[in-house]
Amino acid sequence: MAYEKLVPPSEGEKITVKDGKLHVPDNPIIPFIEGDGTGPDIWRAAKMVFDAAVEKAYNGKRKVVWFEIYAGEKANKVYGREVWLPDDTLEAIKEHIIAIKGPLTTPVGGGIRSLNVTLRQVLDLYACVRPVKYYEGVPSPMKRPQDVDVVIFRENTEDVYAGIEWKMGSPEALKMIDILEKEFGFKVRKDSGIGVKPMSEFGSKRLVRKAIKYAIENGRRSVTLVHKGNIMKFTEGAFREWGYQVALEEFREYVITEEELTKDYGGKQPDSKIVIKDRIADNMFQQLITRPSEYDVIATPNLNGDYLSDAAAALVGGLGIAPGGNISDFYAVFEATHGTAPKYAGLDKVNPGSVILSGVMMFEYIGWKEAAKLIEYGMQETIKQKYVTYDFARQMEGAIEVKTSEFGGRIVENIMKCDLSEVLAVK
Ligand SMILES: NC(=O)C1=CN([C@@H]2O[C@H](COP(=O)(O)OP(=O)(O)OC[C@H]3O[C@@H](n4cnc5c(N)ncnc54)[C@H](OP(=O)(O)O)[C@@H]3O)[C@@H](O)[C@H]2O)C=CC1
Ligand SMILES: O=C(O)CCC(=O)C(=O)O
Ligand SMILES: [Mg+2]
Repeated sequence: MAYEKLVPPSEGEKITVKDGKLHVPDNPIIPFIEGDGTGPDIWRAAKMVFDAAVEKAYNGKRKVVWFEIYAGEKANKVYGREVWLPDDTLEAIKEHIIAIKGPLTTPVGGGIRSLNVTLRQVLDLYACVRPVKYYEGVPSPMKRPQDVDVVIFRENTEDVYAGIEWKMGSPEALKMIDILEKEFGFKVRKDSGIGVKPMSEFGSKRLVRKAIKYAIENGRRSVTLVHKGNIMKFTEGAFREWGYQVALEEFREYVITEEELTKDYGGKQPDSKIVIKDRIADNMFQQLITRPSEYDVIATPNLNGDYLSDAAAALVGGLGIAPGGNISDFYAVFEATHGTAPKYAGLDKVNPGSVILSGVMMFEYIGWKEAAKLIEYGMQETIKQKYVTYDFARQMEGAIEVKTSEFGGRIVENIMKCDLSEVLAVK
């Protein structure tokens, strides 16, 4: 593929998909987008940690060859004004299968549509997977933060993120209001903006399918369908129904419903079965705080998942330590849950933990489990040493507040001086 501006690295090989499997060479080329705002600061720290972990784990036998690609403000600089998401970038991700990115800015109330959402839609990265768990020593408002261990599967291509909306007073909005009244009998105020919330059986089912498969493969105990189906019956309510259909029609031998658990098993969950349950979204938000140990894998539509993943992260240290991956059947773009945190841009201040842990997800995804383990170890040690960025320092007693780069540097030190076999032996 001839790129317009990108210069692919002269070394390294591409990750490929063959016979339904990912093939990862020892020197994979992995494209990255630095991101806007605090993106460059956190990416610098994260890259340093990734390279150290790979070096320590494989002693030169494996190495990531990083390939910079552009989106957001940096794309404007490289490609010229108003080019936010160049074709080069999409092509490079398609060609290399896996990528990692920093956050990208989206203006509120006008201007360009979200580049993050566009990437997910164009590449059909249909599941946004956001694990939320406790690391020892992390500041938390919870009494027992160690009970929080959920993996949120958020539908990533539909719902109100489809971008079907019209401004108040526009001919399109007025026409829609007219159609709603004349053809369907709904009265909508003329000074309304109009948005559409499409949620399909296909999109909902494939998301729930992925969540249940994950639960089976990772020995998880339950999958909770989170929806607002009491109010939005044919979108959120249908999501719930489709979710149960997938569970019972495709995974019957692995699952029982919550109702069956009570009726047929006297409330005692057999080790071999995953419980499928559902919760209305507002209730879910409070239960995740009051009864976190009852929740494990969560599958939910786009908007609920967006809100829930930030809220869940706040229970175990906040957005500075909240990783994620946008994943399709093979393509995957890993990224933090948080945004560009613009007030801290260029200050070398924010926590790079979310991108670093997104890297852990990425290394696990490509099967480099040793590197993933080392990164988690290095970060856990650094937090235990109370050598942390401002977000943790302001909530921890006796903490040493350090810069983004210093936090990354200490993780590297901890990785480099650890006993590799001891770290890898820990379950
Ligand atoms: N995937 C993506 O690229 C995403 C992009 N965005 C975009 O980012 C921009 C800013 O969005 P905003 O709503 O302010 O949300 P942000 O997630 O950027 O920031 C909200 C707050 O979260 C805390 N925070 C965020 N990142 C970190 C970090 N690395 N370390 C420590 N604390 C952190 C800060 O809290 P405090 O003020 O308490 O220090 C910050 O003010 C918008 O343009 C939005 O569209 C938003 C979400 C995801
Ligand atoms: O795209 C954006 O600007 C925000 C996206 C977001 O909040 C998310 O993915 O969690
Ligand atoms: Mg969000």
